[in-house]
Amino acid sequence: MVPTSTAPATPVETTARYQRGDFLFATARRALLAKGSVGTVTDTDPRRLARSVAEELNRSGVPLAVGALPFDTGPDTTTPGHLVLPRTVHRAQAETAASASPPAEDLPAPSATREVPSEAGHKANVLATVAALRDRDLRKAVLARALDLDFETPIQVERIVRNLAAGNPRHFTYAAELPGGRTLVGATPELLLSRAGDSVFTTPHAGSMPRSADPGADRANGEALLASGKDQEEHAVVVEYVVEALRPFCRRLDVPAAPELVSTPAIWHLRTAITGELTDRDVTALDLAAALHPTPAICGTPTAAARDLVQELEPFDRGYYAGTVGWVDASGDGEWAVAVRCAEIASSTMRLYAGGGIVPASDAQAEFDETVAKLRTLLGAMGLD
Ligand SMILES: C=C(O[C@@H]1C=C(C(=O)O)C=C[C@H]1O)C(=O)O
Repeated sequence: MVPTSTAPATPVETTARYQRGDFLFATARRALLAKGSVGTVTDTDPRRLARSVAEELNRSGVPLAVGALPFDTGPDTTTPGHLVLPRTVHRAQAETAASASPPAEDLPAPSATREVPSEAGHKANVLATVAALRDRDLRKAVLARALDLDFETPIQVERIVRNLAAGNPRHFTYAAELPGGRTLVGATPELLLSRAGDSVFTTPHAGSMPRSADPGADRANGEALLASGKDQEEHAVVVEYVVEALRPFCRRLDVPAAPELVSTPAIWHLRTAITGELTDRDVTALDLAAALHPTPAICGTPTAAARDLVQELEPFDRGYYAGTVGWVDASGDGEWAVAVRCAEIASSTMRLYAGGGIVPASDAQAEFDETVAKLRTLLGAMGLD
């Protein structure tokens, strides 16, 4: 039996113990830090992966598994879901959450930066997406771009993680090892799904507007988002999908009639908090994540056609960006967050990603600006603008 310690440490102290190679999933009120590995389970089919993980947890006595699913879990994917059975697990809880603070730890500036594609290229892709929605009869597709940063020295992932957690205390700061020696790090507001006993909870986010340093302009941006028909439509597509995907598993689903306005330090969002009651306790959090992913918050509707479109237009593989990251335990409980506001880090290079939902009423400049705001979560944690 692998020891699970409720470490005599606060969530912030637990987060501070993260070292590259560990798995971290933490807010300022709750942290899970997993170290080492007694086994890994990988599979390109997320449903089969979920079954293998449940079997491994039963067989090994390891209390939980941690890891990530990639964006592309379609039939032709070559990128596997990757879960680790850790050697030790530290969990911490706190009654009160710290408030956000600016990055405390310095990081070097990059020696080179590349936008993939360029600003003009992304705007052209937005227009091409709008045209394709019409031609291929899609309601929505989520288009992303990447930003590559090169450094002269190895990237200090620990510092980025601590700065992310300090700057985003209400959201999920995460770090997970990926195949090929890369590390996924980010801070996301969006829960794909959590399961605790027979309760399920999900918070689809869709519809976004940048925050502003000027309080009046900031408030106006939030109000404009709530009043925007284009963003309400972008959001409704996601809620409809999530409800349809969860319904077969639930005896009860509570779905608010309208989304609420929420924010991260970088961006305003529309969010709907959905709760449900599971019919069958044998369905694990990872089974549910596999059934829900990819939602139209990060892919589009219909799913396969939207995935094809973004793969045609985006000049890169999304890897684990817009996938899901989290944990599942031997009882089937777990939490899976949508892996956005993140980067994949190699030794001295990293790729940041940001995207946004495109609907027929989308505007290329506004969509570009939205990705700039979304990139600020990671750039801010690195002391960059
Ligand atoms: C795709 C991203 O975020 C997603 C897209 C959103 C949108 O289009 O409004 C909002 C939240 C996320 O579900 C990203 O951050 O890269």
